[in-house]
Amino acid sequence: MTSSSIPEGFLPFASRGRFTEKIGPLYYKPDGDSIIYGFLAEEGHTNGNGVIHGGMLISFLDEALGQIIWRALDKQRCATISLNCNFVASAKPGDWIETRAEISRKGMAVVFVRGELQVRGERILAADGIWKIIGK
Ligand SMILES: CC(C)(COP(=O)(O)OP(=O)(O)OC[C@H]1O[C@@H](n2cnc3c(N)ncnc32)[C@H](O)[C@@H]1OP(=O)(O)O)[C@@H](O)C(=O)NCCC(=O)NCCSC(=O)Cc1ccccc1
Repeated sequence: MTSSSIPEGFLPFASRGRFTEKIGPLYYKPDGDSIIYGFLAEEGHTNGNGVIHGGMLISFLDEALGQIIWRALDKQRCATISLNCNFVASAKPGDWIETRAEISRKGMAVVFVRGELQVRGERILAADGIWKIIGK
């Protein structure tokens, strides 16, 4: 079964980054103190096996976690210094893919985050990341 449409409550995400524009459109929805990001997987996101390319999944998660952390830091500039990903299941064109994220620790100079991607509530990618606060 596929979703094939943008779920209710999600709005187009306007990124300042040209690369993000290229892989989008991406969407977001406020979720309490955080934000859920999502995108509708298309044929153009597939690899040679016909499933969604891992590079697309990581790029999407990197952008989403970066936005979530940037907001949690009151918009201080930050950059990914580590993002370890495990692809635990695959996604297909037509699937709606969305994030879940939890900031594990906000330090003086680094932020630790745990993130995942889900399709219909099932985890397809699990990640641990570290972001550096620029200039700290
Ligand atoms: C900067 C640092 C992380 C730490 O090094 P430190 O020695 O402790 O440096 P310090 O903290 O004192 O900072 C001064 C240095 O910082 C440089 N700079 C300034 N602004 C930025 C910037 N915005 N991004 C990167 N670097 C920036 C500036 O040139 C200066 O270097 P310089 O003194 O001239 O030589 C280094 O390891 C690095 O560049 N790694 C690569 C990180 C990387 O490229 N990750 C992938 C992209 S992130 C992404 O795409 C996801 C995302 C989405 C949405 C939102 C957020 C994230």
